[in-house]
Amino acid sequence: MKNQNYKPCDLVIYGALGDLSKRKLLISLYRLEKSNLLEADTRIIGVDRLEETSTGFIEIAHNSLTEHLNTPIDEEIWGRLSNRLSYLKIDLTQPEQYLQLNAAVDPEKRVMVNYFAVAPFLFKSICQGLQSCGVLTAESRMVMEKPIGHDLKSSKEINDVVEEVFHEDQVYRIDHYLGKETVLNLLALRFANSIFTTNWNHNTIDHIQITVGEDIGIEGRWEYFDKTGQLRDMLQNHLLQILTFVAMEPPADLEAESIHMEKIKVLKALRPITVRNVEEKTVRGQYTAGFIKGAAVPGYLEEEGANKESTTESFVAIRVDIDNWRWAGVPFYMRTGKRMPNKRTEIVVNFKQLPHNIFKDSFRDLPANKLVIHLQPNEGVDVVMLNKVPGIDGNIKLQQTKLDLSFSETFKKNSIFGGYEKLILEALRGNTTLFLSREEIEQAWAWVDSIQDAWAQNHSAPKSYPAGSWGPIASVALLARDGRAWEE
Ligand SMILES: NC(=O)C1=CN([C@@H]2O[C@H](COP(=O)(O)OP(=O)(O)OC[C@H]3O[C@@H](n4cnc5c(N)ncnc54)[C@H](OP(=O)(O)O)[C@@H]3O)[C@@H](O)[C@H]2O)C=CC1
Ligand SMILES: O=C1O[C@H](COP(=O)(O)O)[C@@H](O)[C@H](O)[C@H]1O
Repeated sequence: MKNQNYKPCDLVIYGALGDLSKRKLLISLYRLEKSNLLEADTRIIGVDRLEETSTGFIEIAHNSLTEHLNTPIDEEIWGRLSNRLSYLKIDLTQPEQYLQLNAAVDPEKRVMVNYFAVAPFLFKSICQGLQSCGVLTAESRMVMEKPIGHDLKSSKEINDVVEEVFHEDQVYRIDHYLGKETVLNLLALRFANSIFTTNWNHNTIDHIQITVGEDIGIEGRWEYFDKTGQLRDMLQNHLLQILTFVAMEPPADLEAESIHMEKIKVLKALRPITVRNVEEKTVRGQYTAGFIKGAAVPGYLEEEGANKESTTESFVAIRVDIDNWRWAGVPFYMRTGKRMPNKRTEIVVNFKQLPHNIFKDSFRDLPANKLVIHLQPNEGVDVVMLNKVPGIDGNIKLQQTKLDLSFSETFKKNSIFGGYEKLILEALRGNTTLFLSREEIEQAWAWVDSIQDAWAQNHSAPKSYPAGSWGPIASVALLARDGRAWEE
């Protein structure tokens, strides 16, 4: 049954012929259609400047699905999706061209969900164009993509522009990691299981690791990536978001405001990294040529379009301290990089060692328990614990074992979703819980800017690592200095 406040939606994608739209949004809409999750009356309107007609757009959308969907297109599903699609050719810098929207949408009866899939320099023109043609109402929504800005200053500028037209509760800032199944499961794991809620603090936890490794390089995105680097591209958003979910206090409920408030408190408590401690707390890396799954791949400086002098980092590892009661003395180690041996996103919660060992026959030092949360691939949760080896002969012998909860086996289904599907759906349903508030983004930038400034002041050059490895040796040393090691 539809919610009382339900209103049909017009999803308008600005930049509908661009890379994001073709590689992610259209694919996600297809998967939502396949799962019968789009309301029958939802319409999708593509806006861009080159294609002329709806028929042309529909053909481009079909070609994109053929290219990027990793299963054959089901023509019945495509038929349903394509019936929703239409297209407007609008040069987004030309205010008078927005008038075309008046005939295409119906803001009194339908909610307009405006997805800005374009570079931020166009945001101002779009906001003004929409306002001047009179299609916006208090119910209209706007969805924008990360990265929101390049630093705190530019992020504020973008948000200010948007705020002139859209109220904060109409703005949906996307971080697609918040649409991933296992990130959401963190809420369930932490706040629905007493064994974790009572043990989730400095009394029992020694340290936490967050790894987001990608085996891909920069995939022809030199222009964008080299200006950005891994700290801004991945850590400022995805890794810090994961960190807030792991570290936040229990929210009062699942309402957007309650969750945003708790996440902001974590971001505010991050101990600043400055020029005084940046060398000790961070590692920057850049890949050289190497092998991924047996295939030779070029180094960062040999990528297509590369500037051979570039000192942009493709890897970063950081020790983060959170200055609050819960996490006093518990470091969070985060690392993320391109051209790692494989795609692997995981959180490892390392519990403290027991104070006394009565099983010296098995282990001189009893290994501590670990909770390993696999975000991708193979979503699931493992608990690493000690068990007695079965047998009646001799002394008790212990062995490290794993309680293994694989989502695909437990729930007998593989998620076909990558993150965008859930977020598009939530935007269509008007639920902002999984989107980022302005304050969160600005807190994250303030913390990251300090690191970026410290690197700049130190002229810190990235350390090289061969493609197919887990980053520079210095990343191992970052933990070794504290008597710890990365989970391999
Ligand atoms: N691509 C991705 O995977 C991701 C992208 N993002 C973000 O999403 C946004 C879009 O990125 P992406 O899709 O890669 O960018 P693209 O440049 O590929 O797409 C933007 C689209 O907007 C069109 N456009 C540009 N100017 C105008 C104009 N004046 N009037 C009408 N249309 C115009 C472009 O047309 P033309 O080609 O003619 O210029 C293009 O089709 C960016 O902010 C990016 O940072 C975020 C996460 C992932
Ligand atoms: O936002 C980004 O994320 C992708 C990684 O996303 P995933 O869902 O495949 O883990 C990254 O490759 C890209 O550089 C970055 O902009």
